[in-house]
Amino acid sequence: MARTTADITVPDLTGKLAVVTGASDGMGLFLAGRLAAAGAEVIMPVRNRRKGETAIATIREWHPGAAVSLRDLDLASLRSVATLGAALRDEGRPIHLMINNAGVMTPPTHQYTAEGIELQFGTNHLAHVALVAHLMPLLRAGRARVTSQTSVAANSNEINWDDPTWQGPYNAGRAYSHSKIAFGLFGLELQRRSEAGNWGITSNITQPGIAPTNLLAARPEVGRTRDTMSVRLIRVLSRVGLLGTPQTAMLPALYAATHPDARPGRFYGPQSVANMSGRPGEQKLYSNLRSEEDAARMWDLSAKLAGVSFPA
Ligand SMILES: NC(=O)c1ccc[n+]([C@@H]2O[C@H](COP(=O)([O-])OP(=O)(O)OC[C@H]3O[C@@H](n4cnc5c(N)ncnc54)[C@H](O)[C@@H]3O)[C@@H](O)[C@H]2O)c1
Repeated sequence: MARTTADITVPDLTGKLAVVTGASDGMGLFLAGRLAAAGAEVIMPVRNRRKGETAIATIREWHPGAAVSLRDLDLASLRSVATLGAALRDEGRPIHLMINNAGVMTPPTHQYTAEGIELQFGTNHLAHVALVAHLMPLLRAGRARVTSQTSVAANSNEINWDDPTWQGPYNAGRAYSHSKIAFGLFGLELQRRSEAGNWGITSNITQPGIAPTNLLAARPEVGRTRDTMSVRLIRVLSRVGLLGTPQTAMLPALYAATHPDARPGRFYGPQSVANMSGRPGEQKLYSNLRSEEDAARMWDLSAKLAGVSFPA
């Protein structure tokens, strides 16, 4: 079957400063590459410098002269997030665009961040909440658009209000959904708070469909050494054009972060759940993301757990 290729036009981003998390691999690498190709200067905070250097070399091969640079960040440590925040505040440059893209999915064992918080909730959600809080003066100065990557997994399971950091009984799939519901609620609440408090930033959320990336693949560093049957199936479906690739799956985030038609407080994804065309569009909010009461509750809880505060 022929793959339908779809793409979007990215406006000229000359003079804009962007921050993209998780840009050493998968969708983040393509996101950073496309922003740089449009003229943005892109800061890529990475956990693994060696992989980061390779990513930079790849982007420069695609787009010679791309203005991309690395910073150190381990999202599994709130101290590391605070250190990056302080370093960027010291640099003092307004940020115009931020894509909260990094993530982990279903580690093979119950793992925790440096602060003892379940790894997926800590990495996918709390660390990004903290990063946004630490960067708030720069985001406000740049009247930034903040785009946060959730998942189709936010459409199943529910928030574990009884044990949000998963100290008790654990299910990795439920914890992944929990992290992505929490993060989706955060991205929507960020828009509401910014609007109410005149912070001058906007926020929207995205889901990329499904694409074979390291997120799903065998990853020895987290103790998984073989692709599961379902991962092999995803690879095959992607190859024949029935699921996305990293290049197409990142399009909703690219659209939400840059396109003049993308609106604050909205949810963008591929036009079909299977990401057959890869063309992004606005999506109906998953029921898990609709409650403003849940969003406000998660906001307060997350700020407390992350030890950060936001403007009034
Ligand atoms: N691939 C899919 O099918 C799919 C589906 C739904 C949602 N998503 C979401 O899309 C986003 C991008 O995922 P991807 O598929 O490109 O995966 P990926 O594994 O290729 O990339 C994830 C990135 O996050 C970074 N990261 C993970 N833990 C980190 C840490 N502790 N500190 C710093 N960086 C860290 C990784 O180094 C990597 O660069 C994730 O948020 C993921 O949850 C992916």
